[in-house]
Formats: sequence, C-alpha cells, structure tokens
Amino acid sequence: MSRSDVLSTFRELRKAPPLLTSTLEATETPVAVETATGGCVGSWQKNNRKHFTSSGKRMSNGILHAPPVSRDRIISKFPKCYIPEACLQFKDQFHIQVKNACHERQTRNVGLKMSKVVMVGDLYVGKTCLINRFCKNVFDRDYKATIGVDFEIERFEVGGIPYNLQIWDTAGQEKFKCIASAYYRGTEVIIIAFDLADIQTLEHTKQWLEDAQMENEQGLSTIFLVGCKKDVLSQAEYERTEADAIKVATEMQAEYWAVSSKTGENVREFFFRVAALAFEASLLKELERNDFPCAKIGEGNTIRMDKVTAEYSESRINSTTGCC
Ligand SMILES: Nc1nc2c(ncn2[C@@H]2O[C@H](COP(=O)(O)OP(=O)(O)OP(=O)(O)O)[C@@H](O)[C@H]2O)c(=O)[nH]1
Repeated sequence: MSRSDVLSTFRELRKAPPLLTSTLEATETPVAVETATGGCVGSWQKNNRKHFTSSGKRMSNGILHAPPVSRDRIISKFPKCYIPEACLQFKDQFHIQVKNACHERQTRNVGLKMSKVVMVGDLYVGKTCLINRFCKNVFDRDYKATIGVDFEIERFEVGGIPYNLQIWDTAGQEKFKCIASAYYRGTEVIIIAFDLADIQTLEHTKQWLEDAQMENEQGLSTIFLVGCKKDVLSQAEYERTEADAIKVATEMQAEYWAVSSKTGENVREFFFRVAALAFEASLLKELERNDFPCAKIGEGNTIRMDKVTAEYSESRINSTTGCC
C-alpha cells in the first residue's frame, strides 16, 4: 500500500462515526511551549486554532496554561525495577551528578523540555488502554483501533524539578504503520508492548524495535518491553510467558514489565520508572553537553578526560615547548 493510499484510507476513516479513537492529522505538529510560570509543556497546534489538549489543559494565544504538577506525579525516590532479571538500572538512587544538579537547581533545560516516549506493538495488545489507565485512570473494554497516532502529555516532578513526558500511542495495524512510523524520530524512550496471552505478539516485538530504531540513533533511546493484560493469565501461565519475555528483553537490552490496565496492576509503577530513567538520561546528556572542556572526576575511581581537553593540553605543551 502506497503512502497516498494510506493517507486516503486515513481520511476516509476519520469521517467515520466515532467508532475510532482520535488521531492527529498530518498537519498537526507537536510543540513545546513556555508556560506563564516559566515551565514548559507540550501540545499540538491544529491550524493555529485555540483548543484544549486531550488532557484538558487550556491553550490561548499559543501559551499552554499548565496546571501545577499533581501530587500523585511527584517522584522523589528512584523507582524500583519490576524484576532484576531484566532491569536497566539496579541502583536505588539517582546518579550522583543528577542528585547534585537537582539539589543545586542546576538542571539546565531539562525542566523546560519534553521527552518523547513512543509506544509501539501489534494491534490489540493493549497500548491505548495502558496509556489511558495511567493518564486518565480509565479502562475501556471495547476495542477502538488507533488510527495513525495519538498522544498525551504528563507532567511530573522529579527530584523537585518539573519534567514532561509526551507519550505517543501508535497504531498497531499494518495499514497505518507508515503514518505512525513518521512519528518515531527523536524518541527518548521506546516502549514495545505485547499481549501476555498471545505469544505471537511477543515474537513480533523485535521487528517493532528495529522499525523504531531505524528512525533513531542506536543506543540513545531507553527501551522497555511491556507485557499487557496480566489479569487474563493464571500464575502458572504467566510464569511461562515471563521466562520467554525476559529472554527477549535481555536480547534487546530492554527493561521488562508486566501490567494490567484492567486492574491497574503495575501501571503507575511502570510509568514512574519510565519517567525517572528518561529524566536521568536527559539530565546526564544535558550536563555532558554543557560541560566545560576540563578534566572531570567521574563516579567511582575513574578520572575522565575529554578528547577536546587532551587536544587542548597537547597543543599548549607543543606551543610552550616550541615544538613543531
Ligand atoms: N483483560 C484485559 N483486557 C485488556 C487490557 N488492556 C487492554 N485490553 C483489551 O484489549 C483490547 C485492545 O486494547 P487497545 O488498548 O485498544 O489495543 P491497542 O494495542 O491500542 O490496539 P491498536 O490501537 O489497534 O494498535 C480492548 O478490547 C481492551 O479492552 C488488560 O489489561 N486486561
């Protein structure tokens, strides 16, 4: 199916009765805007009209008036992983540089930016329900296929610093894949979802990861593998699937989680972990980028020296010794 076919199907389906969930049109652009209080949150611009975001935040004159971070989105301790066998970070505290930066309020632009999270996976595995359970605390038993993409913005406070996640829900249906994949670029967190009760959907996760990584520099995104619908399995069935899922997660260097959007089990814990790891990675990157070219004492007993510092020192030695 060509891109124009997909777009025309997309337009047709948008005209259909509300059997389908909301989507973004190709002209809608996600933007990060400054709030009146100096924070920064995201929304989308739709033909420059004023409107409400899907989370009900009010927009006027291009400024999104963000409510303060709600109390149940405050992350003060480093959230735990789900199981140590497939975990990206074993520590129970934020990185020392991150802790210091938060303490000294030296977090540069991290409080102003929005990290992009993209959720991918086969159709019907439970991606939309997972996002809706976390962002709106609702669960819909009726299946409404996502067409293209949709997104939610969640405001957190991590270590006292405001932090925003833009969580993209993508369509699992093959015919919408090319629309959804246009939104993969610049992803800081890739969440690959599968249905714990359908082993085939776990087998397809590697392909979803490959597709998402094609649009992003390898090694730069934090990857999560999440099994949905935990409530439909018995303990014995779950344990069998978990063993397979851990293997896949290890191969793809992802952190594994199992959740139920129906009961809410692990949903909040999972997104807190996503937010904490994304915040930490973002802040470390920001600190690294803004570092002065001088020798740095790293964590533990290593002393790191930037290439630029080495070159600078070498040229100084050469110029002071008069060597050619
Ligand atoms: N029992 C149970 N059912 C779930 C759970 N999560 C989702 N479902 C059901 O599974 C079906 C598909 O869920 P969706 O969230 O729409 O699936 P999706 O992955 O977003 O599908 P696409 O938009 O087509 O990619 C719906 O009927 C949901 O009610 C869960 O945790 N437990």
